[in-house]
Amino acid sequence: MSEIMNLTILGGVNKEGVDEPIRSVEISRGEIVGIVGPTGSGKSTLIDDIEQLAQGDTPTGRTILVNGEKPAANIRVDPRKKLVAQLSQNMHFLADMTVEEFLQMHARSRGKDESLVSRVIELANTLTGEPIAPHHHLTALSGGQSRSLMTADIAVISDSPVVLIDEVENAGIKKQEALQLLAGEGKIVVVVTHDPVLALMSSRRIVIRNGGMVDIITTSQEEQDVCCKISEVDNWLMSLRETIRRGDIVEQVA
Ligand SMILES: Nc1ncnc2c1ncn2[C@@H]1O[C@H](COP(=O)(O)OP(=O)(O)OP(=O)(O)O)[C@@H](O)[C@H]1O
Repeated sequence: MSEIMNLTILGGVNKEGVDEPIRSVEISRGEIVGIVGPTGSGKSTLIDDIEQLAQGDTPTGRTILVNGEKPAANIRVDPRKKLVAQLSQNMHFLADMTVEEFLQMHARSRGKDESLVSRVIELANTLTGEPIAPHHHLTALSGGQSRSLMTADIAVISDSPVVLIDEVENAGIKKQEALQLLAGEGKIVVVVTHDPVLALMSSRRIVIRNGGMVDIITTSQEEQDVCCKISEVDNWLMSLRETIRRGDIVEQVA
Protein backbone atom coordinates (compact mmCIF):
# COMPACT_ATOMS: atom_id res chain seq x y z
CA MET A 1 0.00 0.00 0.00
CA SER A 2 1.29 3.45 -0.80
CA GLU A 3 2.01 5.92 1.95
CA ILE A 4 -0.88 7.22 4.02
CA MET A 5 -1.22 10.94 3.45
CA ASN A 6 -4.62 11.48 5.02
CA LEU A 7 -7.72 9.96 6.56
CA THR A 8 -11.24 11.17 5.95
CA ILE A 9 -14.14 10.62 8.33
CA LEU A 10 -17.44 10.76 6.46
CA GLY A 11 -20.33 11.62 8.77
CA GLY A 12 -23.03 9.14 9.73
CA VAL A 13 -25.83 9.45 12.25
CA ASN A 14 -26.07 10.46 15.92
CA LYS A 15 -27.70 8.42 18.69
CA GLU A 16 -31.16 9.37 17.42
CA GLY A 17 -30.37 8.19 13.93
CA VAL A 18 -30.31 11.79 12.64
CA ASP A 19 -27.48 12.82 10.25
CA GLU A 20 -24.62 14.37 12.21
CA PRO A 21 -24.00 18.00 11.16
CA ILE A 22 -20.33 17.49 10.25
CA ARG A 23 -20.31 15.45 7.05
CA SER A 24 -16.60 15.19 6.37
CA VAL A 25 -13.32 15.68 8.28
CA GLU A 26 -9.95 15.19 6.58
CA ILE A 27 -6.90 14.65 8.79
CA SER A 28 -3.39 14.85 7.32
CA ARG A 29 -0.04 13.28 8.22
CA GLY A 30 1.69 15.00 11.11
CA GLU A 31 -1.57 16.53 12.30
CA ILE A 32 -2.91 16.21 15.84
CA VAL A 33 -6.70 16.30 16.10
CA GLY A 34 -8.60 16.30 19.39
CA ILE A 35 -11.99 14.79 20.16
CA VAL A 36 -13.94 16.50 22.92
CA GLY A 37 -17.44 16.21 24.37
CA PRO A 38 -19.39 15.34 27.52
CA THR A 39 -19.23 11.93 29.18
CA GLY A 40 -21.07 9.33 27.14
CA SER A 41 -21.36 11.61 24.10
CA GLY A 42 -19.62 9.17 21.76
CA LYS A 43 -15.90 10.08 21.73
CA SER A 44 -14.64 6.51 22.11
CA THR A 45 -17.17 5.40 19.51
CA LEU A 46 -15.58 7.75 16.97
CA ILE A 47 -12.12 6.41 17.88
CA ASP A 48 -13.46 2.86 17.41
CA ASP A 49 -14.85 3.78 13.97
CA ILE A 50 -11.38 4.96 12.94
CA GLU A 51 -9.72 1.89 14.50
CA GLN A 52 -12.00 -0.43 12.53
CA LEU A 53 -11.84 1.70 9.38
CA ALA A 54 -15.65 1.67 9.46
CA GLN A 55 -17.42 1.37 6.14
CA GLY A 56 -20.97 2.25 7.09
CA ASP A 57 -21.08 -1.02 9.01
CA THR A 58 -20.96 0.30 12.61
CA PRO A 59 -23.87 1.77 14.64
CA THR A 60 -22.86 5.31 13.58
CA GLY A 61 -22.91 4.54 9.86
CA ARG A 62 -19.62 6.47 9.43
CA THR A 63 -17.15 5.72 6.66
CA ILE A 64 -13.38 6.12 6.95
CA LEU A 65 -11.42 6.79 3.76
CA VAL A 66 -7.66 6.41 3.42
CA ASN A 67 -6.04 8.77 0.90
CA GLY A 68 -9.56 9.64 -0.20
CA GLU A 69 -10.47 6.05 -1.03
CA LYS A 70 -12.12 3.08 0.60
CA PRO A 71 -9.31 0.96 2.09
CA ALA A 72 -8.76 -2.50 0.60
CA ALA A 73 -10.45 -5.30 2.54
CA ASN A 74 -7.15 -6.98 3.52
CA ILE A 75 -6.01 -3.81 5.31
CA ARG A 76 -8.97 -4.08 7.65
CA VAL A 77 -8.28 -7.66 8.68
CA ASP A 78 -4.55 -8.39 8.30
CA PRO A 79 -2.76 -7.45 11.55
CA ARG A 80 0.57 -7.04 9.72
CA LYS A 81 -0.97 -4.32 7.58
CA LYS A 82 -2.47 -2.58 10.56
CA LEU A 83 -2.82 1.12 9.90
CA VAL A 84 -3.91 2.10 13.35
CA ALA A 85 -2.13 1.84 16.70
CA GLN A 86 -4.00 2.64 19.89
CA LEU A 87 -2.64 3.93 23.18
CA SER A 88 -5.07 3.64 26.04
CA GLN A 89 -5.19 4.74 29.64
CA ASN A 90 -5.14 1.25 31.07
CA MET A 91 -2.13 -0.48 29.69
CA HIS A 92 -0.79 -3.58 31.35
CA PHE A 93 1.91 -5.85 30.10
CA LEU A 94 1.19 -9.52 30.63
CA ALA A 95 4.43 -10.93 29.23
CA ASP A 96 7.17 -11.63 31.74
CA MET A 97 10.13 -10.45 29.71
CA THR A 98 12.57 -7.57 29.92
CA VAL A 99 12.11 -4.26 28.14
CA GLU A 100 15.02 -5.12 25.83
CA GLU A 101 13.71 -8.61 24.98
CA PHE A 102 10.26 -7.23 24.23
CA LEU A 103 11.54 -4.47 21.95
CA GLN A 104 13.93 -6.85 20.15
CA MET A 105 11.05 -9.23 19.55
CA HIS A 106 8.83 -6.42 18.28
CA ALA A 107 11.56 -5.07 15.97
CA ARG A 108 12.19 -8.56 14.55
CA SER A 109 8.48 -9.21 13.99
CA ARG A 110 8.25 -5.96 12.03
CA GLY A 111 11.38 -6.75 10.03
CA LYS A 112 13.22 -3.83 11.63
CA ASP A 113 16.83 -3.53 12.76
CA GLU A 114 17.36 -4.44 16.41
CA SER A 115 19.58 -1.40 16.81
CA LEU A 116 16.33 0.59 17.09
CA VAL A 117 15.83 -0.88 20.57
CA SER A 118 18.20 1.51 22.31
CA ARG A 119 16.62 4.43 20.46
CA VAL A 120 13.17 3.45 21.77
CA ILE A 121 14.44 3.25 25.36
CA GLU A 122 16.25 6.57 25.01
CA LEU A 123 13.11 8.27 23.67
CA ALA A 124 10.87 6.66 26.30
CA ASN A 125 13.15 8.11 28.95
CA THR A 126 12.56 11.61 27.60
CA LEU A 127 8.83 11.07 28.24
CA THR A 128 8.93 9.79 31.81
CA GLY A 129 10.64 10.99 34.94
CA GLU A 130 11.13 7.43 36.19
CA PRO A 131 14.07 5.97 34.26
CA ILE A 132 13.50 2.81 32.21
CA ALA A 133 16.45 0.42 31.81
CA PRO A 134 16.79 -2.39 29.23
CA HIS A 135 16.89 -5.06 31.96
CA HIS A 136 13.67 -3.88 33.66
CA HIS A 137 10.85 -6.38 33.59
CA LEU A 138 7.74 -5.24 31.71
CA THR A 139 5.43 -6.36 34.47
CA ALA A 140 7.28 -4.17 36.99
CA LEU A 141 6.93 -0.94 34.99
CA SER A 142 4.70 1.82 36.36
CA GLY A 143 1.76 3.14 34.33
CA GLY A 144 3.78 6.17 33.23
CA GLN A 145 6.76 4.05 32.23
CA SER A 146 4.55 1.64 30.26
CA ARG A 147 2.84 4.43 28.34
CA SER A 148 6.15 6.16 27.63
CA LEU A 149 7.62 2.92 26.34
CA MET A 150 4.60 2.20 24.12
CA THR A 151 4.60 5.75 22.75
CA ALA A 152 8.29 5.53 21.84
CA ASP A 153 7.73 2.03 20.44
CA ILE A 154 4.89 3.28 18.21
CA ALA A 155 7.02 6.23 17.05
CA VAL A 156 10.10 4.19 16.18
CA ILE A 157 9.24 0.52 15.53
CA SER A 158 5.56 0.33 14.63
CA ASP A 159 4.62 1.06 11.03
CA SER A 160 1.12 2.16 11.92
CA PRO A 161 0.67 5.61 10.40
CA VAL A 162 -2.36 6.43 12.54
CA VAL A 163 -2.21 6.67 16.34
CA LEU A 164 -5.35 6.87 18.45
CA ILE A 165 -5.00 8.01 22.05
CA ASP A 166 -7.82 7.67 24.56
CA GLU A 167 -7.29 9.99 27.56
CA VAL A 168 -3.68 10.30 28.69
CA GLU A 169 -4.19 12.82 31.46
CA ASN A 170 -2.50 12.06 34.78
CA ALA A 171 -0.62 9.35 33.02
CA GLY A 172 2.80 10.15 34.49
CA ILE A 173 4.12 10.93 31.03
CA LYS A 174 5.21 14.19 29.43
CA LYS A 175 2.13 14.25 27.26
CA GLN A 176 3.09 17.23 25.19
CA GLU A 177 6.43 15.72 24.23
CA ALA A 178 4.72 12.40 23.55
CA LEU A 179 2.26 13.96 21.11
CA GLN A 180 4.95 16.02 19.44
CA LEU A 181 7.10 12.93 19.03
CA LEU A 182 4.32 11.00 17.29
CA ALA A 183 3.21 13.88 15.07
CA GLY A 184 6.88 14.62 14.25
CA GLU A 185 7.22 11.09 12.89
CA GLY A 186 4.53 12.00 10.36
CA LYS A 187 1.78 10.06 12.11
CA ILE A 188 -1.86 11.06 12.09
CA VAL A 189 -2.63 11.55 15.79
CA VAL A 190 -6.20 11.55 17.09
CA VAL A 191 -6.55 12.15 20.81
CA VAL A 192 -9.66 11.97 23.00
CA THR A 193 -9.09 14.36 25.86
CA HIS A 194 -10.40 17.01 28.21
CA ASP A 195 -6.88 17.94 29.19
CA PRO A 196 -6.42 21.58 28.17
CA VAL A 197 -2.76 21.12 27.17
CA LEU A 198 -3.55 18.25 24.84
CA ALA A 199 -6.78 19.70 23.48
CA LEU A 200 -5.10 23.02 22.67
CA MET A 201 -2.00 21.36 21.23
CA SER A 202 -4.14 19.84 18.52
CA SER A 203 -4.65 21.93 15.42
CA ARG A 204 -8.39 21.22 15.47
CA ARG A 205 -10.83 19.55 17.79
CA ILE A 206 -13.96 17.70 16.85
CA VAL A 207 -16.87 18.39 19.20
CA ILE A 208 -19.13 15.39 19.86
CA ARG A 209 -22.63 15.65 21.23
CA ASN A 210 -25.33 13.00 21.48
CA GLY A 211 -23.29 10.58 19.38
CA GLY A 212 -22.69 13.02 16.52
CA MET A 213 -19.89 15.32 15.32
CA VAL A 214 -21.45 18.77 15.76
CA ASP A 215 -18.51 21.17 15.31
CA ILE A 216 -14.83 21.45 14.43
CA ILE A 217 -12.89 24.15 16.26
CA THR A 218 -9.57 25.33 14.85
CA THR A 219 -7.13 26.22 17.64
CA SER A 220 -6.66 29.99 17.58
CA GLN A 221 -3.42 31.89 18.26
CA GLU A 222 -4.89 32.98 21.59
CA GLU A 223 -5.55 29.36 22.52
CA GLN A 224 -2.02 28.39 21.47
CA ASP A 225 -0.65 31.10 23.80
CA VAL A 226 -2.78 29.73 26.64
CA CYS A 227 -1.47 26.26 25.82
CA CYS A 228 2.16 27.43 26.19
CA LYS A 229 1.41 28.92 29.61
CA ILE A 230 -0.41 25.92 30.99
CA SER A 231 2.14 23.47 29.67
CA GLU A 232 4.81 25.27 31.73
CA VAL A 233 2.65 24.81 34.81
CA ASP A 234 2.03 21.22 33.81
CA ASN A 235 5.73 20.41 33.45
CA TRP A 236 6.40 22.10 36.77
CA LEU A 237 3.76 19.94 38.48
CA MET A 238 5.28 16.85 36.94
CA SER A 239 8.77 17.77 38.20
CA LEU A 240 7.32 18.44 41.67
CA ARG A 241 5.81 14.97 41.64
CA GLU A 242 9.23 13.53 40.78
CA THR A 243 10.91 15.49 43.56
CA ILE A 244 8.39 14.21 46.07
CA ARG A 245 8.64 10.66 44.77
CA ARG A 246 12.42 10.75 45.22
CA GLY A 247 11.93 11.86 48.83
CA ASP A 248 13.58 15.24 48.15
CA ILE A 249 12.64 18.66 49.46
CA VAL A 250 10.66 21.03 47.22
CA GLU A 251 12.36 24.37 46.72
CA GLN A 252 10.69 27.72 46.17
CA VAL A 253 10.78 28.74 42.50
CA ALA A 254 12.60 31.98 41.71
N1 LIG B 1 -23.69 7.71 16.69
C1 LIG B 1 -24.07 6.79 17.58
N2 LIG B 1 -25.09 5.95 17.32
C2 LIG B 1 -25.47 5.01 18.24
N3 LIG B 1 -24.90 4.85 19.43
C3 LIG B 1 -23.88 5.66 19.75
C4 LIG B 1 -23.40 6.67 18.85
N4 LIG B 1 -22.36 7.31 19.42
C5 LIG B 1 -22.21 6.75 20.64
N5 LIG B 1 -23.11 5.76 20.84
C6 LIG B 1 -23.26 4.93 22.07
O1 LIG B 1 -23.26 5.79 23.19
C7 LIG B 1 -22.58 5.19 24.29
C8 LIG B 1 -21.51 6.14 24.82
O2 LIG B 1 -20.53 6.35 23.81
P1 LIG B 1 -18.97 6.45 24.13
O3 LIG B 1 -18.54 5.40 25.10
O4 LIG B 1 -18.27 6.51 22.80
O5 LIG B 1 -18.92 7.87 24.82
P2 LIG B 1 -17.64 8.67 25.39
O6 LIG B 1 -17.83 10.08 24.99
O7 LIG B 1 -16.40 8.00 24.94
O8 LIG B 1 -17.87 8.49 26.92
P3 LIG B 1 -16.84 8.72 28.15
O9 LIG B 1 -16.56 10.18 28.18
O10 LIG B 1 -17.63 8.26 29.33
O11 LIG B 1 -15.65 7.85 27.87
C9 LIG B 1 -22.04 3.88 23.79
O12 LIG B 1 -22.90 2.84 24.21
C10 LIG B 1 -22.09 4.02 22.27
O13 LIG B 1 -22.26 2.78 21.63
